Amino acid sequence: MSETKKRRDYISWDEYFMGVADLSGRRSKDPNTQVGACIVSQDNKIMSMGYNGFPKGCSDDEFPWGKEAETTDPYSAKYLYVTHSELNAILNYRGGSLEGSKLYVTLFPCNECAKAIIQAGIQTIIYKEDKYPDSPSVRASKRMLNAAGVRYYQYECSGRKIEIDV
Ligand SMILES: Nc1nc(=O)n([C@H]2C[C@H](O)[C@@H](COP(=O)(O)O)O2)cc1CO
Ligand SMILES: [Zn+2]
Repeated sequence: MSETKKRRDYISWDEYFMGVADLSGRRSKDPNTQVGACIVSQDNKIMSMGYNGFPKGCSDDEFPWGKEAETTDPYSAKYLYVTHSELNAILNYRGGSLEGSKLYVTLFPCNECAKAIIQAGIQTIIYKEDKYPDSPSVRASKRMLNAAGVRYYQYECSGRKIEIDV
């Protein structure tokens, strides 16, 4: 009699949550950098998601998507207006406390998001890329995260291609 064994090719928790973060980032209208975030409870339940974009009421078609470097006018660049994916994920959560949760994010959090992450009680950050490790923003971010005891580590890319048909 042949015994049916469980499937072995299912995705890991980390692949699942980083996959959700990545997919969420694909909603971003930013022509240069799409960032996605997914907040997960200690018992691996998804609590919230976010991506970088303008606040509610600030039209994606009216506010500027350019980079400051391309213009001398800061009001014509995105940076003064865009909400980062991590902050959006924190603000999108309306269920109560994020104390002890984990944040999956496709890009290392900046100093402003680090403040929100710390104050929200998020305990662990799993990031995919750390593109600007020497920038003041990321250095300040790590200094605060270290001081506050927020653990962070890089997602170990499994190398597996996860395809979805929609
Ligand atoms: N951790 C982050 N989360 C984010 O959501 N962002 C967003 C803000 C901008 O919309 C974009 C960065 O634009 P650029 O300078 O690479 O063209 O990514 C940026 C960072 C980097 O700190
Ligand atoms: Zn940020």
